Amino acid sequence: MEILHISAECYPVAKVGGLGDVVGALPKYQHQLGNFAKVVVPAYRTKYYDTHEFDVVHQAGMWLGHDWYHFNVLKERSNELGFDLYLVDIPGLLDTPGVYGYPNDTERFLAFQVAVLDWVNEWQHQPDVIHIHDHHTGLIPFLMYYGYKYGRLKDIPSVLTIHNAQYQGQFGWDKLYLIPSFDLWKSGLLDWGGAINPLAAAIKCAWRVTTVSPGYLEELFYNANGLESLISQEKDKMVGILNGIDTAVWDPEADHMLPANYDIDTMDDGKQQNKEQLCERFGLDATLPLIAFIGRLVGDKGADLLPEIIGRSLHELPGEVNFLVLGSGDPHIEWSLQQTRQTVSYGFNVHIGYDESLSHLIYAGADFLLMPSRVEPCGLNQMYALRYGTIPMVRSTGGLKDTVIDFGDNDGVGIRFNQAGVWDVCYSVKRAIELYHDPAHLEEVRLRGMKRDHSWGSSAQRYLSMYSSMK
Ligand SMILES: Nc1ncnc2c1ncn2[C@@H]1O[C@H](COP(=O)(O)OP(=O)(O)O[C@H]2O[C@H](CO)[C@@H](O)[C@H](O)[C@H]2O)[C@@H](O)[C@H]1O
Repeated sequence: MEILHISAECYPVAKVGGLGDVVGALPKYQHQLGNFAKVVVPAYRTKYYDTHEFDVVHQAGMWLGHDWYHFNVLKERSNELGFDLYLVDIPGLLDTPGVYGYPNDTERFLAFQVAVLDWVNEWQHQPDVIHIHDHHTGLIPFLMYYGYKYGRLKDIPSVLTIHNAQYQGQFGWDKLYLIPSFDLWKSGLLDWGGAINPLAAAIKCAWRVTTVSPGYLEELFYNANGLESLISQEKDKMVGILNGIDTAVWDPEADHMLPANYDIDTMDDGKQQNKEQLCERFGLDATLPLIAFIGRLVGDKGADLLPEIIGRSLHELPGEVNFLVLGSGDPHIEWSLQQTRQTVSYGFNVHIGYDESLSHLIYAGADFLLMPSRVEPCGLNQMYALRYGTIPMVRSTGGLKDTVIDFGDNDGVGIRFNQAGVWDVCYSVKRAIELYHDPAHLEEVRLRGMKRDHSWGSSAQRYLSMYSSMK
């Protein structure tokens, strides 16, 4: 089967968060299961773009409203990722160092979608499935069906995966002229709440819609940032498939970003060595339990709670625990974390920014990984933590609920709490410290987590079965 994944991110080419991880891994596993997976992403000017070689496989131009853009489709030459990687290069729009956050993001991702459709429209053959990810590619199923230029693509099954429904990519109807011409009688399919809403359009028009965990699908019926009624309306074509993790990239035994590698037999020693390096770098005490947070500093991740959680815990439990935060996002949260760092004299440090190799060191060196998320469609961090023998502390929501059982229950691998609130989390911090001081129990919980299988195997197979059911 030939599957074309279209996405704004793909690790290691361009990653901002979990979307990149999934699009960098799922196609590889689909390939290993005997399929032909291709991935197409924008040609941002990232390190990967600068350090790899590409062949130009397609050259063309397109109108975006009143502006004309040339674009090239590039194919990565070495095929080192385990699938065919294509980059869409649109100078003047997508040749940016970053992925998101530009004032013309609407135009950038519209142009990306149009370029991909124009290119696929020229293929001699057709892929068996077009698999799009999140709102940045959400207009594709609509245009395949109703865009005048793309009649050839009408019968190709399309799948949307919702990685996070909080972000929908809405823009005003005044930008309608940017979308290639289509049957205007169908414009209602683009609309949600009086705006053009790419995520809603994709939910309406894709043949199948998946969410990244079964728990998140259940949640979307009552918490989908305004799309709840649409989710109910389209429920028959929706399915929750739990993400896996790329166990080749996330492997404490072979991870080249770690100063000390370890496996299940050498975990105690290996983790301690990583912890010592980490603590030395951040001025923390390696004899105390270390609780870390890694992620986007936004309200959905509960990152706004961190300053108070950290301040309160260090005040109530002085000299008993360390905290370390790695992340970037909301400037106000960044600022209050830095203020907290200045206010507390010991036990806390923060690294504002995006740092892939530091994240690996933290997964390996921390004792606990805190995820007080308000919304967590799947969450990959808790699965990485488990693989590295680090105990996840998670709010019971979405995919976190699907993947982490509390250590108080049989087969427990983590710490769970119900509310994304300071009191609940501080109580969990106390439980973490108690567990840390019970070495036999701590080891048992860690080893159980390390033995968990969160690889893509069965989930990749579920996607394939779903594709087959669309024929
Ligand atoms: N500052 C930083 N430095 C280095 N690495 C950093 C970092 N900030 C985040 N990361 C990394 O980015 C990834 C985050 O993945 P998540 O799944 O937690 O979140 P995200 O909300 O982006 O993804 C959305 O899509 C994914 C995939 O479907 C869902 O799991 C998730 O619930 C949904 O919100 C992890 O690999 C993490 O290590």
